[in-house]
Amino acid sequence: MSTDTSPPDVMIDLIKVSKIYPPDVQAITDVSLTVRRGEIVFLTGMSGAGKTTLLRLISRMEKPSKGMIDVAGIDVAKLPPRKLHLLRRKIGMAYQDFKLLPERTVADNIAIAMEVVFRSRSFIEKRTRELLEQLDLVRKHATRTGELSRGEQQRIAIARAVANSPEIILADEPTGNLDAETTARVMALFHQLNRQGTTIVIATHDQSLYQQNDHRVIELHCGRLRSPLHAELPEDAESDERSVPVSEV
Ligand SMILES: Nc1ncnc2c1ncn2[C@@H]1O[C@H](COP(=O)(O)OP(=O)(O)OP(=O)(O)O)[C@@H](O)[C@H]1O
Repeated sequence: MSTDTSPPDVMIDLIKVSKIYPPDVQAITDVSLTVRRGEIVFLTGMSGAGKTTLLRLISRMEKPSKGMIDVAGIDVAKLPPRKLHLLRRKIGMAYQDFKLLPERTVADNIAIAMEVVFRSRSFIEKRTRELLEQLDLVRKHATRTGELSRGEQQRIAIARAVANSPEIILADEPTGNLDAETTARVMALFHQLNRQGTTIVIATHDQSLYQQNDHRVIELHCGRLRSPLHAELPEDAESDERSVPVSEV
């Protein structure tokens, strides 16, 4: 498939990125990181290490104080607000605080993500049902999300993030409130999407999510990259001079 004219195989590229929250909280320092198209990467590190901030920088919910961020060929730091939708339509984000509409039903909360991109009613109903089945929430489809447990709300946030089959999924502690069986369901959904080509970055404290597989694990410590547990980039990753492999940081 690859030809000389095909786009590079890099989906997310951070070069020497720093983030200081005003007045002086140094949340991210000099992080360089490349995520290839179709990779699953786990982002780990202690509470306060900067995981959420890194995801927010990639999705341009925060602007970097220094450095370059390229996502799917978009220069994220320089993107004007009127063009933010070009980036956001490529990314599905599952936040730690869910950001659901508590007065609307489960089905409505998932449907909204598809309505805003003008999906047909029949598509929306089919996709919503499919996701609710995968996440074991069909029986809750007409329940207001404000009446759900945190684990149920978490799964709805994930369903909404993936509903439009975005190119990239950024998931912040996606299994933080889930038992082992439900965690396995969520991870099965992520792996299914990944097999279809989706690039996925998962911030997590839960080592069990990555100990059973050989996906890359990147550890943040006080806002800096630490030697990753699985240091190597994927096999075919060779030198892109602009990108600093995490193993060299
Ligand atoms: N909006 C903000 N304003 C000021 N400081 C912030 C803000 N958001 C995060 N921070 C600080 O930045 C640092 C990194 O926070 P971040 O939420 O990115 O860490 P984290 O690794 O995701 O933590 P956790 O695992 O607890 O969610 C912390 O010191 C935090 O207090």
